[in-house]
Amino acid sequence: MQALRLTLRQKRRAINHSNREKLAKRLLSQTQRLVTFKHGQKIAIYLPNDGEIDTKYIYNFLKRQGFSIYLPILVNKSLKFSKINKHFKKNIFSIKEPVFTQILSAKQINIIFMPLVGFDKNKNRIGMGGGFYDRTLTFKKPQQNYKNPKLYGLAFDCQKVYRLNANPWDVPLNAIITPTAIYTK
Ligand SMILES: Nc1nc2c(c(=O)[nH]1)N(C=O)[C@@H](CNc1ccc(C(=O)N[C@@H](CCC(=O)O)C(=O)O)cc1)CN2
Ligand SMILES: Nc1ncnc2c1ncn2[C@@H]1O[C@H](COP(=O)(O)OP(=O)(O)OP(=O)(O)O)[C@@H](O)[C@H]1O
Repeated sequence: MQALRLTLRQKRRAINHSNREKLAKRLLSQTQRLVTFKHGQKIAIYLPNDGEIDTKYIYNFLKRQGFSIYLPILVNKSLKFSKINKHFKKNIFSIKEPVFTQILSAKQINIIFMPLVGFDKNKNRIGMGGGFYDRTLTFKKPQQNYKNPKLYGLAFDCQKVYRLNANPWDVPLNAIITPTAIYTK
């Protein structure tokens, strides 16, 4: 699993700047095709790290539409979501987190766009290996029937693998969106 993570992270970092831009734009159109955004929703995205597909076009779209937009912040091995404003600090992984602003827990967010390292056609997902999203979203286990937040993984197509083994703690996603495909099953 560690070896697979490293390979997929390398692939994601290897995409050049102009392709990266093009693919990030396509990711916005794909997202608009799939996701129903409703007035007043609270939406979490991420700031790209380690070659992750850029969310800036999605961010600009959401901002123009007047949505409240949040970023994940690390709190006790789990995540909270902090509303984007002017002020940031870097977390232990050097990823920027908003400060001096509203902080919500995952249950209060309507839509979470999640980064990922690898995925398969059944929407299994592996992340950076911290288990942060999984720990944060345990309340959304299949039997529990929580509607919110809706979970969408965002990735380049090259992050798809034939098959990933699901772990008992993995939380099911509503969909995985890439620049050319949408996995919903
Ligand atoms: N953009 C983004 N934000 C995110 C996540 C993410 O995966 N992507 N996270 C999703 O959980 C959380 C942070 N999790 C992370 C886990 C590991 C590393 C990482 O770079 N690990 C390095 C070691 C870095 C170090 O020790 O200083 C590595 O494994 O090489 C980054 C973020 C919250 N915010
Ligand atoms: N709900 C949970 N409660 C306790 N520990 C958990 C939970 N979910 C995951 N973990 C632990 O976190 C570690 C990493 O999990 P995993 O490899 O699935 O992370 P990941 O999905 O790659 O990371 P992330 O969720 O941050 O993107 C595992 O060792 C697992 O034991």
